[in-house]
Amino acid sequence: MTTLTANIAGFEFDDILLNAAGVYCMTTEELDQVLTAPGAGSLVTKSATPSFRAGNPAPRFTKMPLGSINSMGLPNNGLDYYLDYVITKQAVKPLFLSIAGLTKTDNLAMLHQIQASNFNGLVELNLSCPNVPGKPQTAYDFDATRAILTEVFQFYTKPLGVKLPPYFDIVHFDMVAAVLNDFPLAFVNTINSIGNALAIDPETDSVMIAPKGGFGGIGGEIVKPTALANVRALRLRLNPAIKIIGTGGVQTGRDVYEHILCGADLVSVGTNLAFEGPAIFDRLKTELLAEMAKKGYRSLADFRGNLQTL
Ligand SMILES: O=C1NC(=O)NC(C(=O)O)N1
Repeated sequence: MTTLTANIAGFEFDDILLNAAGVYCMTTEELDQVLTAPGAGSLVTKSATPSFRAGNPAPRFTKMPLGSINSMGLPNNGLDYYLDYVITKQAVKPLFLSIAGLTKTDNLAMLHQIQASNFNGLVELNLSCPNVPGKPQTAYDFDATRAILTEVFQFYTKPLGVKLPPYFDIVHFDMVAAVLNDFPLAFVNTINSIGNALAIDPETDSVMIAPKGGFGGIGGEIVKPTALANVRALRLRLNPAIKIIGTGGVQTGRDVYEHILCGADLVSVGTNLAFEGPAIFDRLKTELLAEMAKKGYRSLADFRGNLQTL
């Protein structure tokens, strides 16, 4: 019997696929579709701000060759909406609640509220949204990242992870790992979209999304090499107690397999979930099991992190 299990902060996942924050997770209806999808082992909510946020003007998400581009701007129904949902459903399976305050004060206030709540699942602190005009991707500032995690862990005792942007410099892998290893993080989720890219419509010679003059985060097939590199680089550098959710470029079971080969414990799907819908999870699981059978593996531990080098 081949198993697809993973464990993060004592939570046992018997399927390792889930949605990427932002995709199929804005409403309770969407969240329920992921919660009940065959092949999905968990879900994450849309990154929440303290209260409802309309986000950026549309068009703000579109397909493009080899993936997608988005500048949603953190539209969401507010923390209470998602906190209520995960409290109600947390007995079904381990769940992730994502938060993305626009300020450190907002993030700390939300974490105080979650700490005091009946939610006992996992929180994903999104430090990497590239699409709020005028706001930096916090995790590109290593001092700011250390500062917020220092304050968070003075009071927050429930399982917590961070959503990271992609890094592109080996020294930056070293620097972010040196920060993260100083904290009792349950996981990191890497990567968020590659920020502030530009896609042009060949018919109109125009950008494809409205916000920020067309600048937006890209995802899908085009980002897989960067996603795999970030999973691998952080797996090699992070304390083994800090587990990894691999995100970026997943279209097939082979892509899931490669994220695990690079060290991922769970694998999340964004762009291609948006295009295909929650049926993608069962297809990816079937294809992953076939790839494992081809290689003679019966569990993820048989090959997790076993990327060969030359
Ligand atoms: O963290 C985020 N990453 C994205 O690519 N888009 C969303 C958003 O814009 O809300 N947030």
